[in-house]
Amino acid sequence: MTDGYQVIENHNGHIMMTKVTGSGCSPTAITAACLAVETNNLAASAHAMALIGIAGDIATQHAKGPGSLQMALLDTLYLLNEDQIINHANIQLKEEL
Ligand SMILES: Nc1ncnc2c1ncn2[C@@H]1O[C@H](COP(=O)(O)OP(=O)(O)OP(=O)(O)O)[C@@H](O)[C@H]1O
Ligand SMILES: Cc1ncsc1CCO
Repeated sequence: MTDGYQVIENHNGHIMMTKVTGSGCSPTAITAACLAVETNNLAASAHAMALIGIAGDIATQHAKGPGSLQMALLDTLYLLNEDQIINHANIQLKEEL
């Protein structure tokens, strides 16, 4: 992700999330929530995408396929806690443009 000045790489998330409708648009609401509490737009956006990715990483461990992933993703997002975020977050500031 970039704001044109910095690039943040996000390694959270699982390719199976692309088979779950809503896993793409729900992070827009999470982004709005992060922007409400963080003035750095890139940081807020990157953290939002990390959150849905972390939920996807955890949910995928409990899913047999896209159907159970959809339920697991919602449940994981609902229950997501600070320890899970700290333990699973995998985003890095890569470069200054
Ligand atoms: N290669 C990947 N690895 C990990 N996560 C991914 C990958 N590709 C997409 N995602 C994640 O999967 C989710 C859905 O992405 P996708 O590109 O399918 O969005 P979309 O088409 O807008 O989804 P929707 O079906 O909700 O309209 C997003 O949270 C995205 O970050
Ligand atoms: C299918 C659908 N309808 C409204 S939002 C949405 C998913 C967008 O990702």
